[in-house]
Amino acid sequence: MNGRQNGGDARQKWPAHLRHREDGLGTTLLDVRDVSLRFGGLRALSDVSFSVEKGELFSIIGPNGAGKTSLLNCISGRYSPSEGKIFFGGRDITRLKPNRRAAIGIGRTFQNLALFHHMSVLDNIMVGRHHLLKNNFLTGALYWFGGAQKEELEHRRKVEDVIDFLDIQHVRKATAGTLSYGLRKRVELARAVALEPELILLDEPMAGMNLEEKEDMARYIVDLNEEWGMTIIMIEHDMGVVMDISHRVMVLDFGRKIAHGQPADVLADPHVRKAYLGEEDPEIEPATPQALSA
Ligand SMILES: Nc1ncnc2c1ncn2[C@@H]1O[C@H](COP(=O)(O)OP(=O)(O)OP(=O)(O)O)[C@@H](O)[C@H]1O
Repeated sequence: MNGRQNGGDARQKWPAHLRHREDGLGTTLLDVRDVSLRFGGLRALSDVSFSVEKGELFSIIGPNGAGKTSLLNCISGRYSPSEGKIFFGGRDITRLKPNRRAAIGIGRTFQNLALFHHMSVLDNIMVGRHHLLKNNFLTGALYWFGGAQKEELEHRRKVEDVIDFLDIQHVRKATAGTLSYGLRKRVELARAVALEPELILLDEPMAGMNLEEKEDMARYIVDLNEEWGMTIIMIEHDMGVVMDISHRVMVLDFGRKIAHGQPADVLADPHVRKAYLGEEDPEIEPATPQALSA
């Protein structure tokens, strides 16, 4: 898996354009401040604050029901925080609608696949780019004068780049619903990437995959980050992958942030070991990714 080592010097994992910095970090892209979310009497999130730098691969982990997806939903706009604020590129997006967030560069995939099963792979990916088209029905009249036609060609070229990158040429005309689970997850990622987001939110991109599919997916995610320059926030239960590819990790438990930092530090954090393993004794050896995944 890209030859990365668990818990090594995380700075070596930072993209080249960040590595020269003293703290390894660049400009803040996403700033989440004191976000709380209530569903009736249930507090799904309590005063969660963190920031993600441009170019980071940032993971959110935590036991089931810890609030990870709720937090992603607050960032994508699906949920509106009960308290707190969210800034993207310095702009307050706390009350911005999900489609506006997509338009300013926040893309996402879902925990449960959200593809159009009866449509082809190609059409599913094209849907991802629709909001980027400047020309609409009215300006379509200008089609034969070149504007819309040129835009459509550019649009298709970008989609083909994404298809090539994710190695799904061989299924581009297949109906999405007929594909294996692993391939459908890849098509869903392709659709999100086709939006050309600056920040991409991945909700359990490897859930339900076999080892080989997971390794492939991990490689695509690293390449998206390093070669395509996308900032990534990932929720993932496979702790080996999380510790292997993330620059920083944040841990939620019962809706609260209990730890965050570089993978090796998070693994060694007694609060994290207690949340996952019920360990009380801070003298015991740091947890391994395998133990946290168990
Ligand atoms: N729409 C909703 N209505 C009511 N309660 C909700 C809703 N969405 C989430 N919750 C509750 O909020 C809490 C956090 O759920 P969330 O799905 O964010 O956790 P999670 O960390 O993503 O869990 P998992 O790892 O199992 O996906 C849970 O108690 C869940 O039941």
